[in-house]
Amino acid sequence: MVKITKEAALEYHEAGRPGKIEVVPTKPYRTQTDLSLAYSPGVAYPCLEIQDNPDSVYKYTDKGNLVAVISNGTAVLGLGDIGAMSGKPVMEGKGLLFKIYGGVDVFDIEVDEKDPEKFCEAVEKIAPTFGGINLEDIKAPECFYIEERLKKTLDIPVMHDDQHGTAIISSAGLLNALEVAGKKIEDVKIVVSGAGAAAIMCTKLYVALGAKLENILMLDSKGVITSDRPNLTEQKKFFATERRDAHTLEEAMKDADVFLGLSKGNVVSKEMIRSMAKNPIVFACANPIPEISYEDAMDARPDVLMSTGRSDYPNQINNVIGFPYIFRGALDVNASAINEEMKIAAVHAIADLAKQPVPDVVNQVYKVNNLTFGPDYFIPKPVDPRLITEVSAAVAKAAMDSGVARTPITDWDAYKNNLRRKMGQETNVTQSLYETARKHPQRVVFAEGLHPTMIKAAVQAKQEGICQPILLGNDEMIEKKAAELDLDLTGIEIVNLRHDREMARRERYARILAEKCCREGYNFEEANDKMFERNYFGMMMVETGEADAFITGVYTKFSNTIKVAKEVVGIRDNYKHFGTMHIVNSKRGTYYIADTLINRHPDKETLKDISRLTADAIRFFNDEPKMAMISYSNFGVDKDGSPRLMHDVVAEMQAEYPDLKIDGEMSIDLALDHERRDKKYPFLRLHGEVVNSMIFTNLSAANSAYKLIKGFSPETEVIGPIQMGLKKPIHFTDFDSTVRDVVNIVAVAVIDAYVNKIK
Ligand SMILES: NC(=O)C1=CN([C@@H]2O[C@H](COP(=O)(O)OP(=O)(O)OC[C@H]3O[C@@H](n4cnc5c(N)ncnc54)[C@H](OP(=O)(O)O)[C@@H]3O)[C@@H](O)[C@H]2O)C=CC1
Ligand SMILES: CC(=O)C(=O)O
Ligand SMILES: [Mg+2]
Repeated sequence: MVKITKEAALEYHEAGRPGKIEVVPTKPYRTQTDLSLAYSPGVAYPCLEIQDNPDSVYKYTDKGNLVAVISNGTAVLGLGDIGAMSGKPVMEGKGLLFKIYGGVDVFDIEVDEKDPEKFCEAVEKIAPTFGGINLEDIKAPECFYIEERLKKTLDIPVMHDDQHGTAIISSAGLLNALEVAGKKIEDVKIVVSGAGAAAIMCTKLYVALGAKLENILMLDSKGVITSDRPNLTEQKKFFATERRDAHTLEEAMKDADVFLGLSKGNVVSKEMIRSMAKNPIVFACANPIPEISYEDAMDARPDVLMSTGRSDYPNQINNVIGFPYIFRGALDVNASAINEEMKIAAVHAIADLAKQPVPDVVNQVYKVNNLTFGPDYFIPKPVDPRLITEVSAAVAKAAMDSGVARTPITDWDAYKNNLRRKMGQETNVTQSLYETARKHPQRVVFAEGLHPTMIKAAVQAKQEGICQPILLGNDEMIEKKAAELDLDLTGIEIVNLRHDREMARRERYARILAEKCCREGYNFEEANDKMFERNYFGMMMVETGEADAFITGVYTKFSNTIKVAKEVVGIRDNYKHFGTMHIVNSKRGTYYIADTLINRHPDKETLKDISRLTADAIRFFNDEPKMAMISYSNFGVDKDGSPRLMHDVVAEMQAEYPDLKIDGEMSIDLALDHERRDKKYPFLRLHGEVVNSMIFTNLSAANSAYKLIKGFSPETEVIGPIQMGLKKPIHFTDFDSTVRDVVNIVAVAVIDAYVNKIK
């Protein structure tokens, strides 16, 4: 666990630009025209449109994606009434989380006003700016009045997140923890420490989900809330108990099944945890210091199902798992409110997600490889990329079903795809790859069948419906590894190529290879020996049509794979070389870069083959090749070395392919700036064209180019290496490939195999 120190936290907030958020323009602003459109005089037109038709504000402004996080600083985390301005770091933090998890823009607004009436008036006056209002860290009981009034007076979603966000997450956690503990909500005895904004609403939702009022004991700063206490607020009265045998937390905790803490740090002792019933559920959610630390609770007894509000321990119960997606869903249907139906839909969507297999990206962030539903994982992690699609869609649908949606969604697949794209989880290219592969799933051999990345990729590719995986390797070991990783191999074939039962197949493959390569010094015995190697055996499966595509490369060196591929399947007719391309999906656009992996020092003929293969591959992805041949100088300025080489390649390519948009040699900056290129070199075949492909003079340059882009902008998606030029779909990943990278290449291999079949 990372220990967070005061120094580190202050340094984080101060470093670079103070604070955590900034405003970023979304329209061009560099030219005089852009500025006249963005501001006066052009801006007057949308103003007048909105005056005529108020709903068009959603069309011409950011209102529909803009949420106000508003606080008066009276209950900031568990720090209490620290004042509006002191709460600003929390509100900025929510702005950051809204943006990174939900793609929602936020203005944080700190209102220095404790009087509920005046506070509401201030919010009502600024509400036209926003598509939604997230009230935050406002103390009870004022928060209940404030939210109720604003819900009535405003026609946009208003939600006090400490009440409802917390209630949604902790209810999802409770349903799942009860399942793990083998208990029923209607039977469990619940102790709630705290009777403020969060505690009251969480407990109300527990009751709505089936908990019995008579099984609940609630405490505030004065102890157990009993009905004979004077001056109880309306909310506290609802939970006041007649039971007189428990007045203190210590007494209340005895034999309790569930403890929910939304009060203050360190109010629970180890003894109290020990006095609870079997498999106790302890949600110690006070921030930043929980009611009891994770370590102490786990030390008190081993059967505790423990959650805190902190991100540095398992089972974080924090409203961050809800608010970005609840507002996302509400905004996307232009909802007039966030109602009970939408909240319950969010509870179930979150609870269900924790039971699904965890995507690799989540395991990577937490540096584990087997997060599975159980005592240490019954709430999805905040970084889970599926939260946005599952929770937002559930909320949006519930808004529609309950009649508060003003703009219904009709195509849910398109909606979810759009969300993934918006969050940079999937780009157009990846999406269309998967969609195409899914239409024609093929049999793909995973040569390194025992490697965890390959097993996970095979399972994921199978779940995605893009292929029928075949894992090569010792079946017992693969099954053992899959069990360790908690992966389900149903529908995945395992071929143990060294087993006696594969002898006949090895011999058959050996005969075919020996015959094919008889003039290259091969005989049957040698070929038969080779069939004990994954590369030979697996590629022979593809060569004989017993599989459709082959994939390797997470730990096997390319040099060996390349040699075997040339022998077993060979290079395409009319070519002497093959190579690889990477697709780079950046904010600027999609670029195809070659040769990134195979030919270290290509000569003229190799570069011509790479260029032709790249042009073909670009067409394969339904794009038109617009190719720049990259060097460090432009159009004959330098007459030696690599510029000369590229110069000659371009001359011959242009002569042989009069319609191909290819030109060079040119420097990379010129390739990327077509306006400067057109002005300075009007004679180019690429005149007026935005280049989408770059061929480099050698492997170091091409390989560094795509890695440099990825390094500078990690959000850029890189797909590759994509093999071009072998006769059959033999594809490579590389040593650093993630599961996602491998599945991307599987999708390419599947399409490649399909296209090969129908040619
Ligand atoms: N993990 C999460 O997602 C979230 C966590 N929280 C945390 O919950 C806590 C409360 O927040 P919130 O509801 O917004 O604040 P409120 O100010 O509205 O409520 C605080 C409540 O805690 C009670 N309290 C204070 N001291 C004690 C004590 N020693 N024993 C029992 N109860 C006590 C107060 O009692 P009284 O009524 O007598 O004053 C009050 O009812 C904070 O620590 C906050 O960080 C809040 C929201 C989300
Ligand atoms: C998480 C949160 O909202 C709080 O602690 O107040
Ligand atoms: Mg809060």
